[in-house]
Amino acid sequence: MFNESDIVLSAKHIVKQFPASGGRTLTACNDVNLNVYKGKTLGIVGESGCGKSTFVRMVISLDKPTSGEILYHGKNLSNLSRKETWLNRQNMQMVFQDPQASFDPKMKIVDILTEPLINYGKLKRSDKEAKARELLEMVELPGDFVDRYPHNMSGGQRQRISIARALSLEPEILVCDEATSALDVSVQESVIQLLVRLQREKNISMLFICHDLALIRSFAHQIAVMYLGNIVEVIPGEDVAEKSLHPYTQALLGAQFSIHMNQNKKIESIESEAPSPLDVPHGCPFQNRCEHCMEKCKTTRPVLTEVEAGHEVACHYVTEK
Ligand SMILES: Nc1ncnc2c1ncn2[C@@H]1O[C@H](COP(=O)(O)OP(=O)(O)OP(=O)(O)O)[C@@H](O)[C@H]1O
Repeated sequence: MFNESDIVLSAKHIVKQFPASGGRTLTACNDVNLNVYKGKTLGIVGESGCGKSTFVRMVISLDKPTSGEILYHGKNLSNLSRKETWLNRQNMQMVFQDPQASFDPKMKIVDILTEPLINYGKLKRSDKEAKARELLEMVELPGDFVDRYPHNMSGGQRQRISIARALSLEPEILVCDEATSALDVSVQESVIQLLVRLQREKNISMLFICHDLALIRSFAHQIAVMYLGNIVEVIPGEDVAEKSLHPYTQALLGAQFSIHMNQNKKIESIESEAPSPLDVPHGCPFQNRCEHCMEKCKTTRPVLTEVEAGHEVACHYVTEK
């Protein structure tokens, strides 16, 4: 399903550490290996604090890994000069959770939408309004919105503006960090439908960061499940419900079925709290919350192992049973 030749971006052995109080070190990403494929969506899912945003910040060159490489078409992003990083940002655009916070409230939509094109010298000022109308149409908003201000729009409409602005530069990768998390469920669905349509039309690769596995599995081609900085399972989105194997993925699914689907499925929940990221145990990071924990899990960190094409899992219980 995923061909090596279609890899657009590749994270190789990414480690990101931050200094913490008392001379300690917090490892936010611990040997992350992931590929983003042409025209496909990679969803990264996990609880708050698992390292999703830290990973994304490195992908869009806002931060550098402590070790490891992020390769965009084979080029290590850490080796780019400032100018090259700025130029490369056109290829990787981002949609944030709260567009209100990233829009200047005094700017009209026409200027918000066309600012990136103007900054990169790709649009004449005299063509701004026509371009803004075209971008509004692309995200199914009326052309008259060019004269509005962001505060005169709904959350869903603002998020469409954010998407239009991000896509104005025709990026190859669109990174969405909790981009629909603040929206009502029905608005969330319509924004996802829009993203899926635009992805198909423009063959965009998407990196979609989200804490909601039930949502992300409905459209992501590949899902990476992250726990305390570690990727514990990578699985095709369509297979998550039936084939996921890691006890953490299953616990996330169980918890979300109970909220979203209200089905008579067995509800699995995670009993205890995640350990502090400053105090991740040796061995498997999930051990204290796992009902299948064995002796080996307390001493040896499981590595991602392929169990089927496109499906990898890091769990001793799964790979040794
Ligand atoms: N600049 C920083 N300095 C120190 N620690 C940091 C820094 N940035 C992130 N962290 C820590 O790294 C860990 C991962 O944080 P991150 O924001 O990547 O998680 P997340 O999965 O995106 O969570 P959320 O969904 O809440 O944003 C957390 O423990 C966080 O406190």
